[in-house]
Amino acid sequence: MTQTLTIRRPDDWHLHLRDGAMLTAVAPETARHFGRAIIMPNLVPPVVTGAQAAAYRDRIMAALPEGADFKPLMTLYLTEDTDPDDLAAAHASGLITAVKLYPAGATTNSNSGVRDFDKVRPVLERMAEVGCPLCVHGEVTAAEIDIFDREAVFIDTVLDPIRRATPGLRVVMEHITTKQGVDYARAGGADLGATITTHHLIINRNHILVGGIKPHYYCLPVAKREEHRLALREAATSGEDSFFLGTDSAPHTDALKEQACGCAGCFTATNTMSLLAHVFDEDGALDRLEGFASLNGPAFYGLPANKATLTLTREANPVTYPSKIDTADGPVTVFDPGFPVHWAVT
Ligand SMILES: NC(=O)N[C@@H](CC(=O)O)C(=O)O
Ligand SMILES: [Zn+2]
Ligand SMILES: [Zn+2]
Repeated sequence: MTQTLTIRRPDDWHLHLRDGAMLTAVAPETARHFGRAIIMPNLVPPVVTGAQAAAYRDRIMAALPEGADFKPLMTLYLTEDTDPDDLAAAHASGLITAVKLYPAGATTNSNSGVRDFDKVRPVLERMAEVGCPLCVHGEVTAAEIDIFDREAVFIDTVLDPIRRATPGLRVVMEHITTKQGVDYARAGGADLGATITTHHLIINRNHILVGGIKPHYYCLPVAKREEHRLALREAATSGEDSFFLGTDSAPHTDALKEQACGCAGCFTATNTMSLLAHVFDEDGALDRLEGFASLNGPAFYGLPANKATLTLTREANPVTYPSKIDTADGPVTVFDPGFPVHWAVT
């Protein structure tokens, strides 16, 4: 018996589209299935002003296939020099949907990020006032903190103090990877949301390291122990409105991933919806996939759900998708879950 599932067209609340040749190659991958995406601003140089966000949005629109049903939701990269007036104007005009906080040095292209959180306090207060959400890469960067503990330490020492000091600030904990992240998001009330990636629902840290090092499973925050993956699965499939999809699809060329010091990022734009249907099916939660991928995110951001729909079908044979996407800069490997997937987007 063929099983089908029709949901509202999903959105991706955390996406890297890059620029130039990479943007041209990956934008269609997301636009095929997703209605909107929160576009990460960690270009080189980063998108820090309203004018830069407008120019980047135009480059994204130009990279979309003719007739694509896709809207990029732009963000600004928060720096210690961010101008609160420029930010407020960009938000009021609808140009930007959120602002992104990277602790300096936490991840790919985060050198312009925040070192001294006190310096951005006035900007955060302004954001709370105007209702502009803050998306947070939640990892401390101190060398003495173990990389597997960086998210949990960030929650206690940075995120919780920021939220207490800035009442009314709406915060999205981006790509949570730990049980502590799940628990904190769950307890946070209506002003706190959390995105969960596709790959963190599928891999734990063993997948990166057992049997040889797998550069295409390396991302930040790095995948944690199995108990954490299970906590993320439970949260994503719970139907609770705090949790929504942010793929963190983060393309790097194979040359940059497969080297002695490889880049962090998993590229999942191409097969995310098939993988999510597999995960939700496995957990007996297919009826909650729509909430996670299509409803909870818009509700948090105060936007309507998409009107269009997406239909998934469980096929007898495993679905196929390209193992790599070609770009003018070189191939980009598509995330391989390591098991056959039978859910196809039809
Ligand atoms: N997730 C990643 O491993 N990499 C992202 C940056 C980020 O989201 O932290 C990237 O831009 O490549
Ligand atoms: Zn990040
Ligand atoms: Zn990211």
